[in-house]
Amino acid sequence: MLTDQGDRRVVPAASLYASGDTGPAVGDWVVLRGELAVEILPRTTAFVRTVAGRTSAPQVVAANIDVVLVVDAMTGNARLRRIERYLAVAWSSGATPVVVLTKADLCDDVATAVAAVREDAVGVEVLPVSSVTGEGVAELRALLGPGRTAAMVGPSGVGKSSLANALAGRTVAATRDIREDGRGRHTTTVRELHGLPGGAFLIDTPGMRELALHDDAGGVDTAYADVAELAADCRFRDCAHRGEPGCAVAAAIDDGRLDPARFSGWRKLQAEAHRQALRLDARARAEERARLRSFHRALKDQPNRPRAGR
Ligand SMILES: Nc1nc2c(ncn2[C@@H]2O[C@H](COP(=O)(O)OP(=O)(O)OP(=O)(O)O)[C@@H](O)[C@H]2O)c(=O)[nH]1
Ligand SMILES: [Zn+2]
Repeated sequence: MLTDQGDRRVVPAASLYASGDTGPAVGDWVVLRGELAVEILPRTTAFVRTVAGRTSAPQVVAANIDVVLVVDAMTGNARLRRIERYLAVAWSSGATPVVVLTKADLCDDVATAVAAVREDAVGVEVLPVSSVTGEGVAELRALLGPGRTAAMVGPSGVGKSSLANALAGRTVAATRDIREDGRGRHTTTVRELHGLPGGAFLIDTPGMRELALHDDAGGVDTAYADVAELAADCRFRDCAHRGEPGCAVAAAIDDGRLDPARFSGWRKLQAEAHRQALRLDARARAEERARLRSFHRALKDQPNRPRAGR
């Protein structure tokens, strides 16, 4: 936990798990009494995993995130559909997404790559960066601003760890190169919240990284507002847009108002969200148990007197 007096190890009070709450998440601000976190302050935003077919409270993966960095690499083709999906997830959390295109040093035509994404991600800031040359890193830090909290989402290997290190100006995350250096894959990274030069915070948790999607239809509809709007005009409320009579989506595809690729992106997103939610739920519960175990172990090892922090 970060406090005004440096890092502390604390334990969440049992009351934080009362009445179906899932307890503190990374990014939460809490009130401390001794080494006990006794209260979670109201969240401004939350990344939530809701689980289809279960009545349990949604799992909060990370809280109080202002900016979601949707990270993708500039190597290879622009993966617009994938970026759209991450944008949908970001919007649904209540945070503002920013697309960060990494590995600019490996791209021959940065301007064109950025333009392609800008055209697709309307209204979203798109920033090229290179963690190798440092290009764009200062701009990104400035964009985050003091006191604001950012988190990264994006597929494996696009350079999130490298970006975290570049933003922090020190090694805070093990990059793929280091991890594959014979030290094993799961040796590092206990810390999940980093203070950046300039006063911003960066949240980097496995939970966020793996959070490709969740079953938040609202978020899907924000990124695919055009498709959602069409779907609302279908004759049948539960239209699956698979050839039903009076399907407004099919009509729009037929007369060229809707790009079939966008439609299939939207459909894939919904299917994938459902699948992902089921898969992540099991893992999230295992992670939470491991986290609690290490909290208690840490307390035994290192008793101290914290006051407030996150
Ligand atoms: N040339 C170049 N290579 C980069 C850059 N950023 C990352 N890389 C390389 O890309 C590979 C993956 O980088 P990571 O930072 O480990 O990627 P990641 O997204 O954290 O990957 P996961 O931890 O698997 O999710 C490493 O070999 C990095 O050295 C960059 O800006 N330029
Ligand atoms: Zn329809």
